[in-house]
Amino acid sequence: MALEMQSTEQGNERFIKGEWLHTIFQNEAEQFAIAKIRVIETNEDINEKDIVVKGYIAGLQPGETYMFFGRLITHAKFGMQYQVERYQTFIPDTEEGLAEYLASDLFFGVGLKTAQKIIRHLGMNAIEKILQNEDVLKEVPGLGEDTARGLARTLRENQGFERVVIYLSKHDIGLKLAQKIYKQYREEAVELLDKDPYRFVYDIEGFGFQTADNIARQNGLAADHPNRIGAGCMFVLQKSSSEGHVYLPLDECTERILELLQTPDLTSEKIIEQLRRLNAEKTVIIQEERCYLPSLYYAEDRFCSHMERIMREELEFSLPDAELLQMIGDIEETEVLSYGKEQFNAIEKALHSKVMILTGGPGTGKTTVVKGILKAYAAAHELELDPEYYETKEEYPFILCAPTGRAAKRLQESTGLPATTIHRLLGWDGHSGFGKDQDEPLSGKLLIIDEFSMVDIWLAHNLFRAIPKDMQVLLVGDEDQLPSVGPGQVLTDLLQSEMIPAVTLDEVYRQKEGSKIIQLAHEIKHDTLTPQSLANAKDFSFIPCREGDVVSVVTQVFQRAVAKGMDTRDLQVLAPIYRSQAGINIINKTLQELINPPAEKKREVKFMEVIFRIGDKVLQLVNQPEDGVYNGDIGEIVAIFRANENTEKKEQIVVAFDDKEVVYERPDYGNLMHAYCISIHKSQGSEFPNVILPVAFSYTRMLKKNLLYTAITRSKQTLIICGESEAFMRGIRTIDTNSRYTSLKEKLLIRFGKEESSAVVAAEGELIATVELEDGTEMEILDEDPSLSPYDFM
Ligand SMILES: Nc1ncnc2c1ncn2[C@@H]1O[C@H](COP(=O)(O)OP(=O)(O)OP(=O)(O)O)[C@@H](O)[C@H]1O
Repeated sequence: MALEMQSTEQGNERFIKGEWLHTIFQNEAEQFAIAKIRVIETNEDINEKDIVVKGYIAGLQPGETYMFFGRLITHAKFGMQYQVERYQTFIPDTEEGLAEYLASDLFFGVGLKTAQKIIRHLGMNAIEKILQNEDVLKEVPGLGEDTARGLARTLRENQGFERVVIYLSKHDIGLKLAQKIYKQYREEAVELLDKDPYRFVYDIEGFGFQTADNIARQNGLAADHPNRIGAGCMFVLQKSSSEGHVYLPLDECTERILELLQTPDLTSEKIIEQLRRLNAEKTVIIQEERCYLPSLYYAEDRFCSHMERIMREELEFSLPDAELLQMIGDIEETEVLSYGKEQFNAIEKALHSKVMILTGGPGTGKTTVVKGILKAYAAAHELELDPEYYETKEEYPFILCAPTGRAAKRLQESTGLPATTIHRLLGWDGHSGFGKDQDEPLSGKLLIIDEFSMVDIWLAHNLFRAIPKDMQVLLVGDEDQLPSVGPGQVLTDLLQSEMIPAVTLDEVYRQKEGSKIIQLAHEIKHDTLTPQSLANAKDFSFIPCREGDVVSVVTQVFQRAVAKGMDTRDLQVLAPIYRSQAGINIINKTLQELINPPAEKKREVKFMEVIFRIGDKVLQLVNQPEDGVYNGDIGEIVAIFRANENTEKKEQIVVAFDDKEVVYERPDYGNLMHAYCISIHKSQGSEFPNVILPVAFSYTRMLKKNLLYTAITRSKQTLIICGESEAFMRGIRTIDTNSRYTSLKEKLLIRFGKEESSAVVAAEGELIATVELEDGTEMEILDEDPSLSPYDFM
């Protein structure tokens, strides 16, 4: 695309030509900026001298003139602003203007005289000529080599991005995605997009198949072009991984691709042929008629190899039975309880196992046993359990962690020992990866991971590769809860493989204390719950109502509890879906109006459709390791600052979490949502003293046994279910049949020599397959580190 000199004749497109005065706000990572500009010329209906512009326009220079294309918007508080959809550096169309532009601060070492000389030699389209071939600058006498190179580079940098933005905007791709594309391909982006838009589906997170397809179609690429089929395959596999699958059977994968491509003459055979080509290129991995994304294939594979590495290491520990009995007896005495048979068995087995799984429903004593194992391990190895003892000595030998911040906090509270999230333990920086791995392993003797059912295969692999072979590992979780959000079902597969020592706690102890909640959970688990089980009890009520009344009933229950003095932090509404007449969104809105209504001195800000107000209970939606807050953390808005009230000159929301305050600036407000009501999926790993659970037929698609089981087991003191009992009964009888395609169990069996398979199980750097190429030769495929993670696709 040729760069044209711009006059301000822009046809019908709305524009403001303006000089960038100063940046008001800038988010480097997001490339989002808000700035004030001096209006030079516009076809918009404005009389203002200066105006605030905003959009994905970071990195522009004060003093420079730009053409902004977009639309006028009226901000409720700040008045008229310009929402920028695209922009271009303004290149003057008069000789004088062009000389001034080239002589500006943008181009180091070019003064007015040099600029005029450049124009004299190259003409008014000097910039285009330089961009096409910077050697033309050699024609300009007296222009130093460094200055010429610098001039060409700056021009390329400035113009390159704009070309990309203009090209992409024609295909309805916004500035944000354009920034990402430009960051990766720089000036080559346009040519690459023209040549093979489908590669962007592989390379750029958020670049959808449909977008690539639109570009390709406009460029006349055939509907059965191999690149199209390849991108369709990637898209289908990425989507299936977001549904929890580690692979898709070849047949299903083919069907899904056919469905996506909607091309009449395309046959399954043709698709399979292309899939085999992708397999040969290692873009996908096909094994035993299963189609994997390489990142997930290797995650599963290496998780197994690390599990084997750890398990095969001899455990140098033995304790005579009598001593063990005595030791556990001493612990029972200090804990003032007597361990049940399975609990005792769990403690003993944990001491003697390299890796062990402790599983069981709520109230069966998992935490009690974890505490017992810690004490027994410390006693048996003559170690101090008190972290203070280690302050000036060697590293603390016990590592306790969990997948979410709240679960880690709970583990810390119940054991009285430090616990952290898995991400923090592994030194995840939020961008480039984990600080801990096989080269920089964890140090300690006993690693305990709680809520392991929430750990997906990718995180499990990253965790296990950082475990040194002499460390003992205890995995704790309830397999009847929802599976991990990410792909895989690691806990279930490990248990089903029977390759890892495991103890299942069945006896319910909390029930003995008269807990109806625990009774319900176990009746759901064992399919014995009847409508009579829903009779009210000390810690449980079922308030029947029709769907149309659910929100009002939930609100009344909430209001009554708060009126009785209950802290809103101790009261949690959980629901399965966001949008329905009894969904999370409407419940949050209603509860906010009721619990935290607007008031004269109470500050609030509007972000998209949501109003955040001081006093609001909010939920953190993403991991923000740099601030120590994680997906699922709940806090309260304690302050809202205007831009003129702080040194950063930025509007800010301050949220107090349990042990810290975190400051959010506007583009990050999307990391928060109201938390009066949260989704059951988000509640996993957390517990709340009091839970209100609405149930309605409109949740049908989501009403499943494991979902309701997870919701019910979140509550520790009281549970109030409001809604339609038939919907609840139907839900607990509905087994989630969307089972996940995983091959972990099978790979474990092969690795531990219990099953034979033609599948090749690889260790790092090993040969994993030999593929026959079209010309009849064979190619060896080595197991190399895939640079992509499944999260790149989510
Ligand atoms: N052997 C025991 N004797 C007496 N009480 C016990 C015993 N084991 C556990 N308990 C009690 O039962 C209750 C539940 O135990 P615990 O919290 O350890 O279970 P859990 O499986 O971790 O439950 P949840 O998953 O719901 O947190 C606690 O009050 C605990 O003290």
